[in-house]
Amino acid sequence: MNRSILVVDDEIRYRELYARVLRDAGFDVLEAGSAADALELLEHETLDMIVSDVRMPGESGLDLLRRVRAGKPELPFLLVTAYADVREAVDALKLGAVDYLAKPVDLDELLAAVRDTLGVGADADPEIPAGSLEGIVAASPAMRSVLRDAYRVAPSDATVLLTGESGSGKEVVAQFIHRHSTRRDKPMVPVNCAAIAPALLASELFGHERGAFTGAVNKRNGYFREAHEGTLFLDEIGDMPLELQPSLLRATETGRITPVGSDKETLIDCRLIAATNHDLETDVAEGRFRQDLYYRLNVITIDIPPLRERPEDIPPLARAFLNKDKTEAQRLSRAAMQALVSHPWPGNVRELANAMAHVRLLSQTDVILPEHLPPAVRKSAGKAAPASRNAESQEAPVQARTLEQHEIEAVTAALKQTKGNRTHAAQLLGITRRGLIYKLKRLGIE
Ligand SMILES: Nc1ncnc2c1ncn2[C@@H]1O[C@H](COP(=O)(O)OP(=O)(O)OP(=O)(O)O)[C@@H](O)[C@H]1O
Repeated sequence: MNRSILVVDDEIRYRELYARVLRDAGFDVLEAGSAADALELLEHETLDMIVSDVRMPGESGLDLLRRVRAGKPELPFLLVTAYADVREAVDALKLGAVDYLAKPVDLDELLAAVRDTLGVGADADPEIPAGSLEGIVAASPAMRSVLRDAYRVAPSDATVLLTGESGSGKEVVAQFIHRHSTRRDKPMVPVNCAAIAPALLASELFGHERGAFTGAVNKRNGYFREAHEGTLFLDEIGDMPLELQPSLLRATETGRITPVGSDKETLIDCRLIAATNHDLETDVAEGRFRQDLYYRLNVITIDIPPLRERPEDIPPLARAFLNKDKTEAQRLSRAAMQALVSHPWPGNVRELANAMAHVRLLSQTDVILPEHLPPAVRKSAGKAAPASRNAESQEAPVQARTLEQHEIEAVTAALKQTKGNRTHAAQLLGITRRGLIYKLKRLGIE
């Protein structure tokens, strides 16, 4: 007989997400939106385990745990605690929770915790259906795991935060999520928060009334409403001005926005995916990003590793970029491929795409040799290949130093090639100018 699990969370999109992941793994799942509903279900149903959020209106998850313990001392209880609140976690364990998960919830971890508790073995991981990758290269275990997570969260309406360096594929993953969501027939509207002047961002996002400000000749709907029934992709969310963040928080919490110049709220219906290459936790600590909004966005986070940490993706990506839309394929020699695999790719997949565009333009030969590669990449030839993120290594600090050294060389070569022009060097590396400045600071390059 299947084991049955009760999932308790007042927020339906997260409750449904956890429930679906557990159902897909073969469990029977019941759902409750409050502690009171959970207690009522408990009276009639035979359960093997409870998974509950802590913060809920009315009685909290901890109150529920206390009540369950009084009647069913043996029933395993797993709590999802808000934002690594240590005190809550300690209370949970004292009250007899078998374990607690801190947000952001890692769905693999949730499944593993439930399986461990119930002593149930793992089934094979859900496979992404063949043919659904549509041009996305994912040869490395790290990237396959990213896409598995994306595939799992796609059908829910959960807000997803994508983190990763510039050019690592955050927008590609956002599109993948949208394509596998129930909103796939409606638009995904991408908005780069860093590219819009801060003064205009409110009206771009929330829309404005006619005459709301000088120049507002016509009424504008704004991106939230353009993404109606679809997905709104907020790229570079870390660049969202502080004064706009409360309105965004309100939109995500209540599903309502107020267009600029209007005194009426409008209901919105869109799924939100946000992305950042900043460390938002540092931004919160330094007062640039609101903590409440961060917590709100950080419930389900998918981290896309930099390309240098998944070298298995480099050869198939390089081949795909080199031969896109070509009838006669060009081949990469072993030495050229080795140089590509050894390069640290500070601009990630975008930099690799640019490098292969350079090769396509400048070489007509059938076989690409290292000398056909851009100078910054050529310099990497003969260097040790970086290890993949999961590789076991006792020499991690040495590896890290080598990688940094590689990065310094690539950035310096790009600057040299562009005679110190940072905008052009950033383009060559496939990163934004701001990203380059950040890298120069981190790597200590003057
Ligand atoms: N796994 C992949 N397979 C194929 N192409 C990819 C993959 N990842 C990224 N790309 C390509 O690399 C380029 C950069 O990807 P993308 O725009 O998704 O990165 P990003 O992380 O959103 O960058 P930024 O932070 O600068 O917005 C795009 O042209 C994209 O199509």
